[in-house]
Amino acid sequence: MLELRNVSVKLGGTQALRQISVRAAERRIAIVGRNGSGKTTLARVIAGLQTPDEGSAEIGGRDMARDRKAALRAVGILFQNPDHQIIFPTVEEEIAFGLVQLGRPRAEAATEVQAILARFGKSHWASAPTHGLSQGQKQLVCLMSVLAMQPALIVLDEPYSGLDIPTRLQLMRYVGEVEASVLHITHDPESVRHYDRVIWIDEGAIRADGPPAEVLRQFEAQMRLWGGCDDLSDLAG
Ligand SMILES: Nc1ncnc2c1ncn2[C@@H]1O[C@H](COP(=O)(O)OP(=O)(O)OP(=O)(O)O)[C@@H](O)[C@H]1O
Repeated sequence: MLELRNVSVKLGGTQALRQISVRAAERRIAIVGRNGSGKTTLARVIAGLQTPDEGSAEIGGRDMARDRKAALRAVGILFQNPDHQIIFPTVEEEIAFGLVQLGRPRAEAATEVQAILARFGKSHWASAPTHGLSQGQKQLVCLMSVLAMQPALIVLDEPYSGLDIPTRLQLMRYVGEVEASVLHITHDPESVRHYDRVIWIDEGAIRADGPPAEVLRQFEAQMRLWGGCDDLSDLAG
């Protein structure tokens, strides 16, 4: 159960989030919104990476900003650019890192790394240098790192946008099969039409929240309206 209570965040001079409240237990939730509307900030709050100025983000009753250990266990996050996420020179070290942070002894972590690599048919990647992988391969390493930690919630912040179609479809299929709940930030309504719930964030606040058919219809109509204008002065930031 994800519970956001009146979350507000100011970044520099920008009010990135305004009084966001969400109670969610659905397995597939999408977040849509324009560039600069606050989606990534919201993802960071949910993962405990950004402390709200006001309000709180809880998962299973644990405060994600105050309880870092619980946040690590509860939420895995995949960003758009895997280069912002990968820090270790080899694939096995990268995947093992999160497990060791969770307190697994190194030998146990190594066994779990082998298991997740085998599950994706990538055992031969174990000692591969991460810098030598393509974007799609790096994104798969990030996904395996997240899945190895078995979080209750996986937050996807546009992780597929730089990938070719087969790689995107493969990663989407992997994510579609996971048991964890998924909160997916996207600019692509098609990819989330089958989800349980869609939340539209606009200028840091919830503009609409409900079934995909209804929310996406409103969202797409508004996007087309704005897209028909030449004026970008309303673009947040
Ligand atoms: N570190 C920062 N310092 C100051 N302002 C920031 C910072 N990070 C984000 N912002 C501002 O906060 C607002 C929300 O940004 P955020 O990245 O959450 O939007 P987003 O919806 O994820 O955008 P996009 O779809 O372009 O990725 C924007 O106006 C942005 O300029």
